[in-house]
Amino acid sequence: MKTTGGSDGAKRRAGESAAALVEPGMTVGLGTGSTAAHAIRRLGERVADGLDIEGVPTSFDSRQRARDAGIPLRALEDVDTIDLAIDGADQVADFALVKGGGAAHAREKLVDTAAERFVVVVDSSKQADVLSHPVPVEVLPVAHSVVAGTVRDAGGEPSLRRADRKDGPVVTDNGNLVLDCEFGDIAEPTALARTLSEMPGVVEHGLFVGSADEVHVGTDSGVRVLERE
Ligand SMILES: O=C[C@H](O)[C@H](O)[C@H](O)COP(=O)(O)O
Repeated sequence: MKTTGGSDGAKRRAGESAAALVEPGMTVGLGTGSTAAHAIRRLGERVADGLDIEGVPTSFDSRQRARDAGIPLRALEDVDTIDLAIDGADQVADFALVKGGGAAHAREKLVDTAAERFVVVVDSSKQADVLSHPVPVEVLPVAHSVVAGTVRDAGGEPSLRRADRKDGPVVTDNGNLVLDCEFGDIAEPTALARTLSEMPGVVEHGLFVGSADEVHVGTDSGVRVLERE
């Protein structure tokens, strides 16, 4: 798993703070990444102490972590309600997010958007006034060149994500490729999200606008909770 952002202690505090919101009987969306991993681990401890929940993983990685932690799981296709989703982000500005640093954003968006309550867990290095992080765009493999051109036409600079430990590109859990698209400051995330969604060949992009209800920001000394009004 890639690790970016601030200290592991800050990530742990954010993840554990969100895990404390989970109540008996809930169906819980389990996010991907190094911060959500702390929530999964903590939930596993609570399950061992008798908490009765079911988890819905957002990726191969979160499924493995949840299994290792002993959390009972349900597949996304078998679930019609998700009470609470806990997930990380690569950048947060005013409850808008960039996600997908681990290439899991397509399933994450399904789970996080379907949840009654979506709680974001980050360390304070992820907070910004304006989003500027490159936006991961998952594309059909045959479409990567065409979408790269369309992204350039929309003012972005795409770059095909390469794998660290393999020759060639990163392949997502869905068998697709990822273009990391640099747009500079994203002054209007809603408009950019719509533009990316409308591009033929795009499976899903990592701009999450309007779905986050709370952000738990881990710091070196505690957790700041931001709630959307
Ligand atoms: O695809 C991965 C996800 O969107 C992650 O939630 C995001 O990249 C944040 O990960 P981390 O908590 O490891 O920085």
